[in-house]
Amino acid sequence: MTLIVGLTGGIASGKSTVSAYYRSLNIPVIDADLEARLAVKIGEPAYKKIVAHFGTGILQSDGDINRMRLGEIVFSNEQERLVLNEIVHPDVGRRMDEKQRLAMENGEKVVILDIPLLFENKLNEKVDKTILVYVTEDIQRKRLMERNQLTFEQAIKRIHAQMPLEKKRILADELIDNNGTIAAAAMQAKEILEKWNVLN
Ligand SMILES: Nc1ncnc2c1ncn2[C@@H]1O[C@H](COP(=O)(O)OP(=O)(O)OP(=O)(O)O)[C@@H](O)[C@H]1O
Repeated sequence: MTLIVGLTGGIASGKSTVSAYYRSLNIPVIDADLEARLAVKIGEPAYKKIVAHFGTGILQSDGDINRMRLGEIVFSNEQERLVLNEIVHPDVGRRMDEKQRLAMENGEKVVILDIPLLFENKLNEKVDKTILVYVTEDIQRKRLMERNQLTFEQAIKRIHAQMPLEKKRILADELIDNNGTIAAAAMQAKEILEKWNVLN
């Protein structure tokens, strides 16, 4: 039996940081953002649909999708965000299902699915357990501003486009408080898997 764990959080709350820690323990992690990037590479079915809908103005000179430009469109227009999701999500789901299947076949005790929109897209119903990487909005905004070189307003806009972490807290089985150091978050991340008895 493989325990399927959904790891989520908000933008810049520390999911990748926790995922990297799990990877360092040799735990298989499937990254929804990575799969979403692969699904929209030049020539992929989703790439063609995106260009057909959003136009060639969202392309870089090398033909790749300019993620920043597409991000600006969909983060300020809910309708366009939904269109993009409908194009990309089914392909991302198929890619992740396939990787999960391989990990289960390999007899892994646990697989971590790193999914930013786990609760928004009701994917919590498809996993056995959920973990939320939690931070206060203040710390989230500061880390987001620094990482993405955003202004206060740009960062707040992106944070508020998502389900509040306070709401996700209620839905999650376990919390990792990432307001402190990365080491403190890693410790909690390890303890959760120990509690579920899935660490080698
Ligand atoms: N405990 C911490 N202390 C200081 N900085 C941190 C901590 N955890 C994460 N960070 C930094 O905050 C930023 C956001 O973290 P990370 O990229 O892991 O978040 P994320 O949830 O994966 O974000 P996104 O979903 O937006 O990609 C990064 O620059 C990371 O280095």
